[in-house]
Amino acid sequence: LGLSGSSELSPLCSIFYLMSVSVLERTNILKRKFLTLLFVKTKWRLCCVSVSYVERCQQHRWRCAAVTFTCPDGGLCQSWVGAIAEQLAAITSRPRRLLIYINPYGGKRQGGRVYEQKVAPLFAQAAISTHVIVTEHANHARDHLRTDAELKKYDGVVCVGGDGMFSEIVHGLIWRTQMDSSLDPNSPDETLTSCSLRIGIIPAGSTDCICFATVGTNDPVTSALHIIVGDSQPMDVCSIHHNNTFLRYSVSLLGYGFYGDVLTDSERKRWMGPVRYDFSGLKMFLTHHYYEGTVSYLPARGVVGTPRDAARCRSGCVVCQHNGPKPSERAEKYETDDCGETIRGKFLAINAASMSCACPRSPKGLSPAAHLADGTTDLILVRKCSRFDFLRHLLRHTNKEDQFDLNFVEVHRVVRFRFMPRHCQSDSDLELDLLENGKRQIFGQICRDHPACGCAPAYSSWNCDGEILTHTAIDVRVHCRLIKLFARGIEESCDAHPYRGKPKFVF
Ligand SMILES: CCCCCCCCCCCCC/C=C/[C@@H](O)[C@H](CO)NC(=O)CCCCCCCCCCCCCCC
Ligand SMILES: Nc1ncnc2c1ncn2[C@@H]1O[C@H](COP(=O)(O)OP(=O)(O)OP(=O)(O)O)[C@@H](O)[C@H]1O
Ligand SMILES: [Ca+2]
Repeated sequence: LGLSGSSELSPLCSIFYLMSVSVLERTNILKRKFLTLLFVKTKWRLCCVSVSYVERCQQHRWRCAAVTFTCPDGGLCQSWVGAIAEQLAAITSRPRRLLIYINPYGGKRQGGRVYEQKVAPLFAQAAISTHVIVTEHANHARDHLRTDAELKKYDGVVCVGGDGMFSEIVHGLIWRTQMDSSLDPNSPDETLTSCSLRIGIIPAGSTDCICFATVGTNDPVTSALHIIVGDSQPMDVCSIHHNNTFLRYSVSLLGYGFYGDVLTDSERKRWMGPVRYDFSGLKMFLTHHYYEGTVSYLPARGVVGTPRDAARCRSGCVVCQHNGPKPSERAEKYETDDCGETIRGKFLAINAASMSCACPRSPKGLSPAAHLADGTTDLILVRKCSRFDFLRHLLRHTNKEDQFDLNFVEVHRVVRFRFMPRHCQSDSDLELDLLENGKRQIFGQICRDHPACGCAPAYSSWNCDGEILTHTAIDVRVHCRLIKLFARGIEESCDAHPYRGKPKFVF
């Protein structure tokens, strides 16, 4: 083995992402049946060093494996262990102390079990100390992070749950960070301070799209290993305001119309578990409501990449690196009159995807070419169309066809946007409508769509990362790289990776 110096150790570390190392003394070996034979055959005192490492498996999954080295010389063995432990301790990006929140009610209600059985043993093996809080009610984790948590004591925060639970952590951490920086979260033009603590996600929810889109799989062990090796992935966050009042942050999907209605309907069916989304999805597809309003947006300027690119955001993404925040970045003033675009119409869905929103239901996501950390969001407008056409659009989320290549769908890469539902529009806007469309036509339309007529509703709700927003008129702004995850982005085709499968030792 000859692991005498650090230069010989580093290739091993980089290939196998060394996790931990421990010495198995003779007594332990006796207890382990698979090593008993070795011990019996060996006449002299035997020491073993067990090195745990990460092995890449299929479909972006990672597993923990171990290799045991034996040596007759106890002293030499101890020096290997000392050298390796020293190397591990020198990796400052690895977390040593984690604050963990478990949502016992997310997804299939397996969060507690998943953590205890699959994750806690790995953290213990990697010598990570943990403070675990099982949440007792919604917003428990958010409020604890906002005010009570002693964040200085930790190197990261981990949530065991779904996108809603992740959203709680994001809200708590961002709020706390802005308060510590004396910033006003109610001002949409404020340049927010990025959170220093990284967030880990152990997927145990219903969609888990943030985990899926940043790791490539929803697997608790894989996520735990990304936390242990100290990965870091910055992520954009949208702030949502209404009349200069802060409402929420969004990192994945902000959807009005179809996805808002699906969420509203599905919340009443939480008892069904994850299948509630399919049930409500089918129901809302058949209901086929459309909504009128005005979307105005600031297109992303000076960035590389478009929502129709074939290239995807992957680990070490060059688009994200190029488009990241510039030192002089400040909020672009939002005057739609001189630099924004405005679209008025009837929409089945208005979606803003700040990342791909890939998930097991749609492995390429709502906006397959969206980027995790480029400071933009993809604004997708699905205009009123037939059920058949909408089905074609939806189906394309599940196959290789381009869901934007339809004449009723448009997509824009933006840094800010606003939505105003039609019935909230100002009198002057309505007057403009009258002029544009003619009196008879507009009154006929208002009557057809007005809720008092008992027909289609005039308003939908916003689905903000799986939470329902109470306001329909909103102002959205992207904050580039506001948070960091214990992830590295989806790795390029793992199946073709040279290190996949059984390790090949290079000595
Ligand atoms: C024919 C099959 C079409 C399948 C189309 C699948 C498109 C799926 C796109 C999923 C995008 C998820 C974006 C992530 C959002 C999360 O922040 C949020 C919180 O976890 N999850 C949801 O809101 C949960 C949203 C879940 C939405 C599920 C929609 C299911 C639609 C089913 C339509 C069936 C029509 C069948 C007609 C015969
Ligand atoms: N102890 C608790 N009791 C009830 N609700 C809770 C508790 N802890 C957290 N919550 C709330 O549960 C909601 C759903 O949780 P979570 O996101 O983990 O699962 P999910 O909705 O099934 O999954 P996904 O968001 O991925 O679709 C969150 O909005 C969160 O605020
Ligand atoms: Ca983005």
